[in-house]
Amino acid sequence: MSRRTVIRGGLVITAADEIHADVLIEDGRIAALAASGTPAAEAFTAERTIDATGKYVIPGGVDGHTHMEMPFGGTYASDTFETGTRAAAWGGTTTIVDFAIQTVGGSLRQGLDAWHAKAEGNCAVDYGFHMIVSDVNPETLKEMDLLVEEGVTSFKQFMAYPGVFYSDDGQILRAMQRAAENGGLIMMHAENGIAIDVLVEQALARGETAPRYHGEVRKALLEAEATHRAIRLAQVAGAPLYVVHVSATEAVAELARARDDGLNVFGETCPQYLFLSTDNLAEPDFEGAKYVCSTPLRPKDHQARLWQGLRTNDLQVVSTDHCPFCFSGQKELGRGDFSKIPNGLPGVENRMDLLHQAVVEGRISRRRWIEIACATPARMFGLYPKKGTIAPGADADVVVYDPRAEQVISAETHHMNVDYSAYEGKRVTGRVETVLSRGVPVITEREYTGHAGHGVFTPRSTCQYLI
Ligand SMILES: NC(=O)NCCC(=O)O
Ligand SMILES: [Zn+2]
Ligand SMILES: [Zn+2]
Repeated sequence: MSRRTVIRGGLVITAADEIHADVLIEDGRIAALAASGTPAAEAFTAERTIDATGKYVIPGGVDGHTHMEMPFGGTYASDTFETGTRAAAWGGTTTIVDFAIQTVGGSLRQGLDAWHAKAEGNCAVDYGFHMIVSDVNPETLKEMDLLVEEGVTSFKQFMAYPGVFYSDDGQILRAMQRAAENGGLIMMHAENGIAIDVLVEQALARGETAPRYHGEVRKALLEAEATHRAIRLAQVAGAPLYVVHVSATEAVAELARARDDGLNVFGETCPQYLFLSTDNLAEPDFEGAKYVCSTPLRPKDHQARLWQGLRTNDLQVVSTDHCPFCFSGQKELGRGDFSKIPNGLPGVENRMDLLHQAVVEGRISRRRWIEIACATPARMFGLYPKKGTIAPGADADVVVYDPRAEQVISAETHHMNVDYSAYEGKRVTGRVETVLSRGVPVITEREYTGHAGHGVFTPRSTCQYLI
């Protein structure tokens, strides 16, 4: 039976437009938009009406970088697909793309099947998968083609973490060459992990064990060097490249230069690099462990270049790299040895609000907010225009956002399954009020009305963002 909803009187914001319009939703999709108050809008009839007067009506966020239940350093990221996608919904994100993992000696198929099993029937919002390629061999390369055909069209490789996820330059080049043929997008964790491991060993030998040394050994120059190398390898292979979690000024410069040369090179940064810094890593009493992630937080002066990159499109996407570990019992594994602190920060619930705060502070425009958090990640990962916009035919993944509500971010009130907030006490203006996922209300006036199993696996096409 067809079920219609109309959202009336809000300011509809997409990457392209801002328009006071009513939005008609039918059978889970956007059916029509019409300027509010016009006869065309008055003619919309529906079983459910949502009053968005004074509110923004925006596409659901697309978070292209999450790690639910990710194994790391002898433990697992503390959000399951159930808790993590529920928290995503609370934060106005209606699609996540998580990372399935190939283990060394295992196949891509085994890794992908394991991640399907974790997610299926458990998600509150829709999800897709990237594939982490940890073992490049002739079989893996063939499997990459099959995954692209079934909608897993992006592959993450690591220049960091020797002995775990690490690929050497030859393995990276081979995977890139394959991606150039099959249309896949290589996503790169760009840090020189071999050099970093030497610096880790030397720091620990000097007795430098506190969390802040994590930031000191993972040097910006080693992020920039790896970024440069990844760009050149991709250029040789003729493949596009997406560099994940860019944190350093020097790495942005490498991306900017490559883009000026006309290369299909893209960069993602994350809220933690825009809002947090090495000051957090240096917090006393081991509190700095809460902020251990890789690439690491940088000194505050790197933030300006990241914001500039987002304005100039040297950086195209803000994802969260949501990979939460509780302080108690998980981050604590690294007391006395920073290299044993599980890497990752929580944030899937906070991204849309933090970026809206950047709008409030005049750093980016409203349309750029939607572009970097919804439309471009959808295009980058082959989900557009099903996701990432509000237009006839698109999935009705819609957020009614109150741009004037004040909130204080806190672990006391967040919904992520983690015992601290990286943004504890931060005041932001703006708050998610209602969230529809394919037309179904999953958050209704700040009540959770969704359920595990509503979210479905969403196959993706190849990258739609090539120059
Ligand atoms: N970023 C991080 O520290 N943890 C998640 C794994 C990764 O993205 O490298
Ligand atoms: Zn990474
Ligand atoms: Zn990650």
